[in-house]
Amino acid sequence: MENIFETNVLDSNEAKVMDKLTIESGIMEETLMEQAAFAIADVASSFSPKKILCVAGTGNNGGDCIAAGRILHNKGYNVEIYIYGKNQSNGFKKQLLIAENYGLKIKYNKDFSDEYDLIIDGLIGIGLNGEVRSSIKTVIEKINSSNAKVISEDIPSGISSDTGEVMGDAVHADITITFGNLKIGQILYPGREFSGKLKIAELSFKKFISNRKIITPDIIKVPNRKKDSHKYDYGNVLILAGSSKYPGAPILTALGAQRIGAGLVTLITPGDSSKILSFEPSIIYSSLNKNNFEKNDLKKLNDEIERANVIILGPGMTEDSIEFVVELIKKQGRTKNIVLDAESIQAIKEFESLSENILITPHVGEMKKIFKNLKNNIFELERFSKQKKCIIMLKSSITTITDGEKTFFNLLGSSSLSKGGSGDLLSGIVGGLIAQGLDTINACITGSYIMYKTAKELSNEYTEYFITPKLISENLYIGFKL
Ligand SMILES: NC(=O)C1=CN([C@@H]2O[C@H](COP(=O)(O)OP(=O)(O)OC[C@H]3O[C@@H](n4cnc5c(N)ncnc54)[C@H](O)[C@@H]3O)[C@@H](O)[C@H]2O)[C@@H](O)CC1
Ligand SMILES: Nc1ncnc2c1ncn2[C@@H]1O[C@H](COP(=O)(O)OP(=O)(O)O)[C@@H](O)[C@H]1O
Ligand SMILES: [K+]
Repeated sequence: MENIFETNVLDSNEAKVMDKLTIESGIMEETLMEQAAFAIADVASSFSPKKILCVAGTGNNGGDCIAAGRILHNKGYNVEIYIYGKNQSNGFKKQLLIAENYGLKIKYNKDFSDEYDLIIDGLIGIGLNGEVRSSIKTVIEKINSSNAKVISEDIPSGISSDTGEVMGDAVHADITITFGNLKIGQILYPGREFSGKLKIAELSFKKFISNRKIITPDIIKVPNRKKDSHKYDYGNVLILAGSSKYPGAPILTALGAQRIGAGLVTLITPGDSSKILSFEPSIIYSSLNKNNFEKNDLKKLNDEIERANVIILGPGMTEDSIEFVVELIKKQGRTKNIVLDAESIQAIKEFESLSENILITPHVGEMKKIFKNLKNNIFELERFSKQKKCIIMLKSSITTITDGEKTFFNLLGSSSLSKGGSGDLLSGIVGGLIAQGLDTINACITGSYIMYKTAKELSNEYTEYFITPKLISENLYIGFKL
């Protein structure tokens, strides 16, 4: 069974709602804090520290930190607690009182020395509200310049739990122990980098299902292959891509569609991409013998378009083909599954709304061209997807897939994919899965998983330097082994 605690990705609002629902159900806040503190203390003990510094803010994140300090003190560790800030939450006040009663050393708003080998960062958690104030920034700088190992509670202080952005400055953690569920800010860069190793401490939270999840093997859906079958059972992919300038890109797309199992793959390019036939002779190939696609090519391509159940547009196209793409979307956008990749994505500027059978697969640069306010913001991406009524696979070091309602994060990518052509291959893989009957979201989840996993496994053997999109396509079977 899927473990929701490990795949859910919460925003700060959801995390607060989950806290509230748990407390309303009868679990006391103190109980959650004690559980959080024990989880922190367990990890802290594993470092066998000689001298521990607990750096606490005055909210509940600070409360957890004081409680962890108290537990470690009770276990016999040498612990000191330094507190920074003014407005004390109730949870914090309670923990402070207990720590005083237990005889801990506590200092307020004082500079700390460099004698500690472990720091527990409980300055700010999901309660961060804007840029870090300068007094706290100084403390963060001090933590970062220390040689001690650092454990961050819930999220590194200074990282926005909603975007992963550094809000002025942030703690560089060796380990982050997060409570209940992952938060967006721990998985998107740069927050992911600042978090170090991530651990989830479950606590007794009430079950809370979020619409955002990380992609794990249990949600991958590989299309069935029947014994009694023929090629038409596995779909017909039409790839209209390339240009005289970029003849290589569509070759990778065609290889992706073919190697993921599509029944028929047809590639039509303006320029000469006939090399595809030496890589994979089973692909049906023809060229229009020109530089780019033009609007009036649609008529010539009518039969191929009618036969296809997925059309992939874009890899290797130049902007001179955009009019053609706009026209094709106008004619087929409500009936055919269409994957828009690379330059063809710019065509959607011409439409107020599309339909859920249209997928766009931009990298961040392409996305910013169609949506200037993107920043690092999942909420904006989801809103854009809903408003345009199309599915988006935003490709980056973390790939985000959304239909505006549900969002999935692929964390498997590696720098072996930071090479021209990786995206071309991916659009073919995803299109090939749609052709085999997967719905678009599941095709993106499964396709990106299989491709990124293959790249990762190959990198273990050949290094991230050596891997190429073609090599990935030839070894795609590796990614099927979930
Ligand atoms: N409420 C609950 O039931 C639980 C909460 N938990 C902890 O509580 C945290 C949330 O607690 P809170 O809601 O009290 O918030 P936080 O403690 O995360 O943040 C509030 C504190 O950060 C300071 N702060 C906020 N923005 C700042 C800025 N821009 N610059 C400088 N300082 C800033 C505030 O002055 C305050 O001291 C979670 O991250 C988690 O660690 C856990 O104990 C689990 C249970
Ligand atoms: N550092 C990285 N970590 C993880 N994945 C990456 C990284 N760099 C690139 N990728 C992935 O590689 C692919 C690159 O796509 P794209 O930029 O469209 O390439 P191209 O247009 O050259 O084919 C995307 O799927 C992206 O998610
Ligand atoms: K923290």
